[in-house]
Amino acid sequence: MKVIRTEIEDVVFIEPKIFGDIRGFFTETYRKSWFDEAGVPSVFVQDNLSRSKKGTLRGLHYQFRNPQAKLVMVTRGEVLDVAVDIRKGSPTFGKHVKSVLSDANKRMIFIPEGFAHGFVVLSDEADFQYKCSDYYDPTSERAVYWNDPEIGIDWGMGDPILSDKDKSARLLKNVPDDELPVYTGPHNL
Ligand SMILES: Cc1cn([C@H]2C[C@H](O)[C@@H](COP(=O)(O)OP(=O)(O)O[C@H]3O[C@H](C)C(=O)[C@H](O)[C@H]3O)O2)c(=O)[nH]c1=O
Repeated sequence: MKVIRTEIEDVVFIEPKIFGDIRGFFTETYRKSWFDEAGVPSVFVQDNLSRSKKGTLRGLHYQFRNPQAKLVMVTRGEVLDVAVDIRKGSPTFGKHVKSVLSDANKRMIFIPEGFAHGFVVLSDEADFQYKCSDYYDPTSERAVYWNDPEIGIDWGMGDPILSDKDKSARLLKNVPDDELPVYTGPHNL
């Protein structure tokens, strides 16, 4: 398994080892020891799967209470995945990491607590599977506007399919201070 650092400390790509043979392939998609050895707590308590059609954009979402770290992968199709650092006090506040995740590249991205997360679907359909380090808490789930000019994400498309919630999401500058996660210093991933 290979860990690839990104321009934001604590956000890393994980490329698992793929064992291909005449039947197909096998790969390990999670080991707690990967994170223990890196000193990053990674007790995941919830697995999610969503299926979306081409042009769907889900995000940018986060939970300000019970923040969720996520280990994300695409098991069918291809997406552009984006994690935005919205941790108050972070040296990379407002910065984002983008990556194409697909069933072809089997790349995973580890997104620590305190990031707004979203993706847009590039293939006809995409199955998006991810682990969360805390339970879904609809009372503290918030959305930041996908096309916030101060975040400046180039999604590669201008008119995505959005939920009503995402259509009416706030700009990051309009999120009240007490609804932003707090930076707790770098992990040593
Ligand atoms: C997230 C979630 C949703 N739900 C229910 C609530 C709604 O009735 C339905 C669809 O929820 P939503 O439209 O919020 O789903 P997404 O737009 O895919 O939300 C996710 O999008 C981005 C990419 C994320 O990283 C988050 O995990 C999450 O916010 O599933 C649950 O029952 N449990 C859950 O954990």
